[in-house]
Amino acid sequence: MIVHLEKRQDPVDLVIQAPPSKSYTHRAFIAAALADGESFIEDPLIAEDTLLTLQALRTLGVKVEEEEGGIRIHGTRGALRPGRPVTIDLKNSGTSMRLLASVSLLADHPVILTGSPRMCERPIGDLVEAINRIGGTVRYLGRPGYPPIEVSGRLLGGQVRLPSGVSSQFVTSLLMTAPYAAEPIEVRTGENPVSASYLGITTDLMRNFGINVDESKPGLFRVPNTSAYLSRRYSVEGDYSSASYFFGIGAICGGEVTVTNLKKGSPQGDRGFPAILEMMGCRVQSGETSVHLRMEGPLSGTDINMSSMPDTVQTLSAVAAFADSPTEITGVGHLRHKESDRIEAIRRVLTALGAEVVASGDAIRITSGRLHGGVIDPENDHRTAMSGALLGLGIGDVSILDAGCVAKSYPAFWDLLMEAGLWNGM
Ligand SMILES: O=C(O)C1=C[C@@H](OP(=O)(O)O)[C@@H](O)[C@H](O)C1
Ligand SMILES: C=C(OP(=O)(O)O)C(=O)O
Repeated sequence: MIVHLEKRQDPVDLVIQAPPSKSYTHRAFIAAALADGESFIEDPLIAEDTLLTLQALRTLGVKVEEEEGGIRIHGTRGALRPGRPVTIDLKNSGTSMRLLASVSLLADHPVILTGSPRMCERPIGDLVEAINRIGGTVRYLGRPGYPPIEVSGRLLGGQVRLPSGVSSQFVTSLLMTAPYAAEPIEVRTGENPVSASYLGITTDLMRNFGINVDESKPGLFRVPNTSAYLSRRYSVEGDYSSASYFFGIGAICGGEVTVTNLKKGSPQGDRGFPAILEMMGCRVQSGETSVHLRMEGPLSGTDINMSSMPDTVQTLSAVAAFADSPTEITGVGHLRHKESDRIEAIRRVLTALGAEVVASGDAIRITSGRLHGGVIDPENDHRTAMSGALLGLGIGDVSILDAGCVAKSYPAFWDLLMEAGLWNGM
């Protein structure tokens, strides 16, 4: 599917309901599958990645029923019984791969986890070492340090140190499985772990399912092993990362954007995205369940560390291309390990459309230029495609190839743009 976008001439006036959170949905499915009893996950994100986690849980022997308004999951009390060795293809979903690596230790047979060619280039070595230290036996079936992996062994527990420069998903993986360890698990991260906000999502979700992770010492997580997750009815909150594309459209095109279904005080790091746009010249008002952005004047650049907001770096980079002064984004070296090397993707896409991008170390500097239309190949990275929409609406004559790749996290994205009159469907 190719999406061709023309420049938006008039200010926008949008009201959009944020889709359910991808991160919370993955975690809720897993907690419910390991819980003691039956849970109902209300309004989960139904997208490629979250369905991969759900299907994987089914393969691991969990009974799952799709119902009106949500998913019913019959908890296993942490005893997964696939009944035979299984191979699970997690395609392009890093969260599924990393979180299920530890969960697979709870299975009664060896579990092979594999994925797309890109997944087999996304590192998992630090997590594998950690799992092997707490009782697992994880083997690499391809290149050491990367999927595919075969997981067997037993979750014994103990103390483990996890380097913190590649992905927060490694820590989340251990924490979410830890209630079922023979001994309590203590995870020590280094200083300033990347994507730290996602650990807040993890501990929040675990608390909601009855497990209180002790975070009283900075950089140390202690998980009790005294009870299973409690089964419950759980409603998934909206996704601030997905909302960022609409805030970005408001910042670039001018006008007003309201995104509903966004929880005030959410641990999601991308809750901070509208505040960055505020520093660049937008006006932002947050309510209990929605965020309103208004833009009238010119955009100015900003300096911002986005270590804890990796999924909105591409959105901000697109906005930065329209600012009258440069934007410097720091703390984002870990973006090289995502669905694509996102530092390189930002450089490639923005320079092809006339902006100036300098990438060095863990920083990107973006300066506007003589912007012009062109073709964006997202190379199967949903966030490159969605942030490409912002570029198209701001510049005009921009085509986005393979635009269907947004199905990974936001299948309704292009339909919403069409309904809002921002795309004519061609
Ligand atoms: O735990 C999660 O739900 C996620 C953590 C982040 O990854 P890293 O921790 O690898 O940066 C984020 O980019 C990803 O989309 C979702
Ligand atoms: C990095 C992402 O997801 P994952 O790591 O789950 O593939 C993302 O959604 O931007």
